[in-house]
This record gives sequence, structure tokens and C-alpha cells, in this order.
Amino acid sequence: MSSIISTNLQFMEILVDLHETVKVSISNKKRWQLAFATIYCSRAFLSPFKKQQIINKFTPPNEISSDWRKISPNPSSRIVIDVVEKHPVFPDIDQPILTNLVKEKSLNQLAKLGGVEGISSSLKTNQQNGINDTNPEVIVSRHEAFGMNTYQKPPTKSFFHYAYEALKDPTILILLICAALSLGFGMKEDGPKEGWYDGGSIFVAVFLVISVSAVSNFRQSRQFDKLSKVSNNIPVEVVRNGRRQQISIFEIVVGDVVCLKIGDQVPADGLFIDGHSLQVDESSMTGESEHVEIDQIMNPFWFSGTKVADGYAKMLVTSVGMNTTWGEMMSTISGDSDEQTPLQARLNKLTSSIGKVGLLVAFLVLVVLLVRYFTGNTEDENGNKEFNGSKTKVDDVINGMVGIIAAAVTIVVVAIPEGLPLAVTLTLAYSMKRMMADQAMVRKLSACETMGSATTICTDKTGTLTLNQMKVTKFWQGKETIEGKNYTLISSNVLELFHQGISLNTTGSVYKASKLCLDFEFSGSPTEKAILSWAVLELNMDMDAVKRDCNIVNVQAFNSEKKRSGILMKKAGDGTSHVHWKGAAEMILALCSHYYDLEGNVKALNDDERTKFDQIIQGMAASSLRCIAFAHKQVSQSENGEENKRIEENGLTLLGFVGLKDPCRPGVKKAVEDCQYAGVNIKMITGDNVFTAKAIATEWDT
Ligand SMILES: Nc1ncnc2c1ncn2[C@@H]1O[C@H](COP(=O)(O)OP(=O)(O)OP(=O)(O)O)[C@@H](O)[C@H]1O
Ligand SMILES: [Ca+2]
Repeated sequence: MSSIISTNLQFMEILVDLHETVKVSISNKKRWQLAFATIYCSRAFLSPFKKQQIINKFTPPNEISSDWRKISPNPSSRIVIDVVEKHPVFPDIDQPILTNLVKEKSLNQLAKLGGVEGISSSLKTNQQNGINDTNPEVIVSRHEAFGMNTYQKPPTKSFFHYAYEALKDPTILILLICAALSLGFGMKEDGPKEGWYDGGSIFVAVFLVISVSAVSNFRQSRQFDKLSKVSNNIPVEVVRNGRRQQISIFEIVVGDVVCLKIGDQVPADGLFIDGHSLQVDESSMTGESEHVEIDQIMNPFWFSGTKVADGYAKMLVTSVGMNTTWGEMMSTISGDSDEQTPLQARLNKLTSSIGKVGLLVAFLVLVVLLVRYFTGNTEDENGNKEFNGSKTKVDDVINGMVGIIAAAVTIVVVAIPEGLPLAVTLTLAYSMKRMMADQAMVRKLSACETMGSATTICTDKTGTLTLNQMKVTKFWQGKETIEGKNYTLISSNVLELFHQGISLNTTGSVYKASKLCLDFEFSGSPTEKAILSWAVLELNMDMDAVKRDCNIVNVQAFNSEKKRSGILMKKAGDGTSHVHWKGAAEMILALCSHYYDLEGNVKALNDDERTKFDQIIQGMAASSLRCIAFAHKQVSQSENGEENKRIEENGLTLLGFVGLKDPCRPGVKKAVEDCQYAGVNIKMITGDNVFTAKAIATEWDT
């Protein structure tokens, strides 16, 4: 310790001397001395603690001498003051609290902030109706307080970066060395006027290779940036002002209520509001392949960048953009897309092995020539021995050696096929440009190569081959089809069940701007939208009224495996419980034991009738309709006490079928023909009824 103090005091004296030279007044000088003395003495006094911390790291605790320990300060006595200015519009909450809440999945902190309810009121949003965006200031103040939903991208690399990358290539380096050698030897041999030809031309070739590959890589990265801007801009469903609408993912702000369903990407960090059968794929964050369940109590936290694997839900956005856990992760890793295509990689390998062989051969040639030269086995033009022991002039020896080395260098230059990978890069970049002109997005250069060898294309049906604009065009109630607008034929009890089944057992929603207004806005998947608009416009369904009269007890969300969704509900009026199912007609029919006829009577479903219904379904499918069935069952109270929330799946009563028409996309026939002409098979992949799929596949032939 004494040594530390003495060095510090020495240092102090030097500083004080310095002050003397600039003529500081005596009183000032004294104050300086005092200040230095205080600072350095306290430092000298504290330095053992620092030392001790280092010792602590490297020695087990029992080896630290007891006197160190006596004066060691409590490490936890340090105070960190985090000063975050609160935004005047949101005085109760700030971004770091929200970010940490989700990142650490802290249920305690959530409870302290008053749960999701408390946070949504601090964020001035409504869990049902979302934020009120009638005033654009609202969005602006949220941007100011919590930021935008965009991620900082690593700065785009300049042209010189790519030139430098190309220059780093080992073959290029070898060529450059060869060029320098060849230039030097050439000038030595043939004089500066003519001797630079060989070396100079290698330099020009290297320059060409570097500039061409840098230009093509640079343009490719620009194109990639442009494409990723388009492909990152995904539409997201949010509720604003009570109205469900689609906005761009970049427009999402903190406080938004986002509607998520199976297959959606979570657009920001947030909290669970409500939802059913939720499973989330967090593998992009954690690498864990098992799906994580999200619910109100145990795990109400959503992470940006994850994916909904099952179910549907509403989420309250708490952080966006760089404030999300995903954003934080993105800022620590830089996405490098300088990937080589498989062909490029193989060619580069080939080039470098050819180069290695070339080097080896050149080396062997060098050795052989040198040996031959020095053993006197070579002759000049006049037939004299080139090397005559000590009689040869030094200048001649050097000239001879230069000639030999130049020959070896030439072998290396010739052996390296530097143009080969360059030719491939150029060809791929050219085909990428051609494909862009044909409106085909190529994200990775290697895709061109892969596509070139594709023999089969598997395509989704809905939305790719069809327009994804579904509409109910056929309706069967019991065994009767209802033609035209004769919906008054449906008996009132069946109609009521239809209303309940459709308005409660859905992931879509209906929005009506005002009571008087007759315009409705439907949202949800195309299937849901079609059914809802049909029910509201044709069956006069009032979704809000039904929701007021009935309470949903349990939900089984739709997924493509089961092809159906079900609910258990309780009527507020008489307290009876009902189960409603909706789904692919053949799936629902298999669960039914009875059906309602047109008069509203329940009839048993015998084998004959089942065949009849099968024919109805096949008939609809054959005219390329997606066929959806509705079924109902009243469950008794004893069977369904408080603890029994199971949604019955057996002994249902069939209500009816609807047939949804999804028009084919124009131009598909030509596209399919083009593919077939090019020798590429087309396979259609769909969860629809096989007859519907067949009908749609053959529809283009008509
Ligand atoms: N929202 C829904 N509620 C109930 N049943 C549905 C719903 N959507 C689809 N179905 C039924 O489930 C079947 C499978 O639907 P899904 O959306 O999984 O098909 P898919 O595999 O995506 O095929 P495609 O690409 O042709 O739509 C459909 O044929 C339909 O009968
Ligand atoms: Ca689909």
C-alpha cells in the first residue's frame, strides 16, 4: 500500500509543478494541492479493495488474509440510478419497465403494475376496442414515447467493402504476387520499355476480376435489401376504435390490440388479453422446438418474431421495434448474406485445388530447372553450357535464375482458373435480373440454381390457385336445398341455433360503423368472412345480440388437422348448455346421429340418410364448392357441471351445410401449361374435400 501512495504522491507533485510553471496564485495552488491530496489519498486507500476484488476472482475465499476482509466494503452497497424521463401523455409507465416485464417473464412485476388491466389503462388503451386513433396525434405521441416498430439494420456495405472482399481471395493474392514477380523479372530481363507486358497484363486481369465480382456482389446486395423491404412488410390485424382492420406491421404502436391466429407471426412484444388453445412456436428465439403454451395466468407473455402454432388470441402490444427482446437480439448479431451458392462453393473448391496443384507443379519445375542449371545441363543459343562453376559471371547467374523463376510463375498464373467462379457469379446475377423482370422475387442467388433443377412444384390451393374470395352460394338445411332467398322456410328454432353457432363459434368479427348504417365490415379468414357475411346479410343474424344472450364456456379452435372448431356455451336466459361444431362437412357428419329437417324436427340419421347426406356433400364438392357443416347438441346440466367443461363430440344433431365458392385465379391455366411445357409437374396441396380439390383442378380445362 505504501508504494501505491508514494507513486501517487509523486504524480501529484509533478502535476503541482506543472501548475507552478503556469504561475497559479498561492491560494489557488494550496487548494489544488489539497484537492489532489484528498483524491489521491482516498484512491490510495481504496486501491486495496480493488486489488482484493481481483484476488477474490482468482483465489478461494479462505486464502484471503483476514485484514483484507475487515475493511472490504459491501459490494451491494453500490447504487445505480437509472434516469428515464416519462412521457407527459403516459406518466404512469415507461419503456424500460415494459421491456423488462416481458423479457424476464416477470409475473410479480405484472401484478405490481396492476395486471394486463392496469397496464392497458396506463397505456390509455381499451382491451376490447383498442386505441382510439381518430386523432392522428395519438399515434404520434406513442411513437415519441415508445418508438416505432422498425428494426435498425446493419449499415449497408459500400462498394469498397466488396472490392476488398474480392481482393482477399487467396487465388487473387497469389496472382498479385505473381504479377509483381513477373513485372520485376520482366523489366530486369527485357528492360523497362518492353519487360512490363507480362506482369502488367496479369495486373489488368486481376483488376478486371476484382471489379466485376465487386460490382455484381454490390448490386446483388442492393437488390436483396430492396426485396427484404417488400417481404418484411407483412399485414397485421389490429383493433382500433372498436374496428378490426389490417395495417402494416411497421405501423403497430405500443398499446395496440393485435388479433393473432394460427400461422401468424407475432409482430411485437406484448401481453395476452384473451384467446383459446394457444400454442406458440418460440424456436426462433430459444431454439426450443417444443411449442410453448400462452395463457392468462401462467405465461401471458408474447415475444416478437415467434409464431402462433395453434389457436387464436388477442394481444396487447407493450414494446415495439428495437425495444423488443427480438430487437435487442438483432442488434447484437449482424445478418451476413454473403453466402455462396452450392455450385459456387464447389467451383471455388475446384479452383483452389487446381491452384494448389499448379503451385506444386511450378515448385517442382523450379527445382528441376534449378538443378539442371546448376549441374551444367543447360545450354544457351550458341550451344555453350550456361553454368560453368566459378567461371560464370554473377550477372549471368542472376539472369538465368530470373528466367527459371519467371517460367515457374507463368505456370502458376496459367494454372489458376480465376475466371471460372467469376463466370458463374455473372451468369447467376444475370439470371436473377431476368427473373426480377418476370416479377419473380429471388432472395438468394442459390435459389436460381435450385429452381433450375426443379421437377415438381407443390402449390397451395386457396389464395394461390384461387382468388381467396369465398362466398356462400349453396345452402342445405337437412335434406332440402334452399334455392334463391327463401330463407323464411327455415324453422325458427333451427334459425336460432344457426345464429348461435355462427356468431359464437368463429374467429372472425363483424363491424358496423353505426346503428343506422347498413354497411358491414367482416374480418377473419376468408372462410369465416364468407360464412359471417352470409349469416348477417341473408339470415339476419345480429352478432352482438347473440353474444349478449349467451356466454362462451369453452372453445376448441380450428386447426387443419381436425378441420373443425367447437364451443360450449351457456344461455343467459334459461341456463341451458349447448355445444356447437362447425367444420369440413364429412368430418362433422361423421359425428352426427341425428339431423334437423326443414320443419325443425329432430330425425334419426340411419344408413340410408347418411348415404343421402354423403351424396349431397359430394355433389357440392363436385361443383368445386368448399363444404362446411354445422352441428349442435344440448348438454344436460348434470352431465356438465362446473368442473366439466368438455366439448361433447358425439351424438350431434346436424343443422345444415353451406357451400363456399372460391373463384379460380385468372392466368393460372396459362401458368400451369407453361410449367408443364418446361417439364415441371404441378401438385396441388389442400385440406379441402378431395372432390372439391378435383373439381377445382379440372375447372381450368372447361
Ligand atoms: N374457419 C373454419 N371453421 C371450420 N372449418 C373450416 C374453417 N376453415 C376451413 N375449414 C374446413 O377445414 C378444411 C381444411 O381447411 P384448411 O384451411 O386447413 O385447408 P388448407 O389445407 O389450407 O387448404 P387450402 O389451401 O385449399 O385452403 C376445409 O376444407 C374446410 O372444410
Ligand atoms: Ca391454406
